[in-house]
Amino acid sequence: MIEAVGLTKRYGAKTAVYNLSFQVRPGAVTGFLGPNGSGKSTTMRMILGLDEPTAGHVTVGGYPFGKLPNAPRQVGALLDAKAVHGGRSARQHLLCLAQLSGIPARRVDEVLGVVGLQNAARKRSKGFSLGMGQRLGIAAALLGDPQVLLFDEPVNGLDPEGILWVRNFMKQLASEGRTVFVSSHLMSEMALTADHLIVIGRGQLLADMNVKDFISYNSADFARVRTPEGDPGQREKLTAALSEAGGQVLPEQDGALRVTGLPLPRISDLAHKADVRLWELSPHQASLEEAYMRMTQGAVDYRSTIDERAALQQPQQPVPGAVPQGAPYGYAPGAQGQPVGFPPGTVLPGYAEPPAPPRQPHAPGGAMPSAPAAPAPPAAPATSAPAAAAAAMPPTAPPAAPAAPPAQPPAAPPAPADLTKSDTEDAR
Ligand SMILES: Nc1ncnc2c1ncn2[C@@H]1O[C@H](COP(=O)(O)OP(=O)(O)OP(=O)(O)O)[C@@H](O)[C@H]1O
Repeated sequence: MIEAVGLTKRYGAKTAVYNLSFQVRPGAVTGFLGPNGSGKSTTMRMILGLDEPTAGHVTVGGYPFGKLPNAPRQVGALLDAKAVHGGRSARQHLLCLAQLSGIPARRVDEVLGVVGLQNAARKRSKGFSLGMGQRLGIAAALLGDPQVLLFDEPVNGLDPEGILWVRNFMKQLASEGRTVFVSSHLMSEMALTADHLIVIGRGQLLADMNVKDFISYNSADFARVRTPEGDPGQREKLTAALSEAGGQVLPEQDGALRVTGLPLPRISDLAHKADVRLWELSPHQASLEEAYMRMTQGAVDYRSTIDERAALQQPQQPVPGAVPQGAPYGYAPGAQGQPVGFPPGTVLPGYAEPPAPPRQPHAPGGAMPSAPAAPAPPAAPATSAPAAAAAAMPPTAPPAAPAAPPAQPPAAPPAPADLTKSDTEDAR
């Protein structure tokens, strides 16, 4: 199990993660969602001991990563599939990682087979496609046969067959009782893969609940109603009748109406009473994507000037339980471990960046000490050099020691001599 408590990370004036508490349980695929820049990678790096929290702490199986006994056999991760020495073959890359972690060489061939790279094992990784690189990263994460697996955007660049494979593979890992924590921007994929979701926005927890609940908490079911084409008067009459009865009515692009707040039989009755003929009256449930868009619309940092979310930003009635406007940064609804979410249509407050407190020194374990003594945190590594190796190798120095930054594996771990004999394209 992964457990974060009050996890906070500041980079100078920038608060990347703020007061994040959650648990990732074994036996399920937990999706980690959030808009660009919301702090997902930073959180994953803190889990892996590659970044030190400014405050709070995170443990894997009860230990901070740096104190995990035999970490490579307990935790595997794919953070950045490109973090591979391009001159090495897939097999050489994995052999290096295996040797550094005391994992027998036969496991390398096993994981190459598992990810379907057995025929490309001796090709230099610089010739790999994006999808092949992802598979290699997944293979590296699996080397130690770990119980806890973290994947940052694992389906990035995969073709449909690869995506299906990753989906089924994640589910299989979870069904074996492992803890699987996976970030993705692909909502349709998450809807099919994840059992549970942790959603963050601007570094803060927005939701911690199963997928089904997430959709029903964050999306309003609606009815689509269509009146005869070529008779706008009918449409207007119906809009007036439904609005008067308390429904919210929005025009759809194809001329239909989207109605919330009224059950289907009532819509039918009201139409009948208003003498309006209906060509369509159908129930709809929002998708995970729409639920996600609704939830995160107030926490998006980067947005096109042509933004399709505008359609979701309809005026909303105040909703009981919604995050109050002007809620302080760090507003965290719900108790830890409990479902957290906002009711359908909640517009999140456009919360401002919290003022950065005076630079705080770090204490071992990530607690915020009161004495300003310790040096500044180590710079965050670029999303892990050999990402998988990052997880496969325990830091050489505990991450809590600020003077010795959490060691990440060297960008190009020294290859054992017997692995560097060939310089041909198909390196042996
Ligand atoms: N080493 C760093 N130094 C300064 N700021 C950083 C550093 N790493 C991350 N940040 C900032 O912290 C915030 C969170 O970044 P992070 O990469 O964790 O987000 P993310 O959710 O993974 O984004 P994406 O989905 O785009 O990958 C961003 O504003 C980012 O610019």
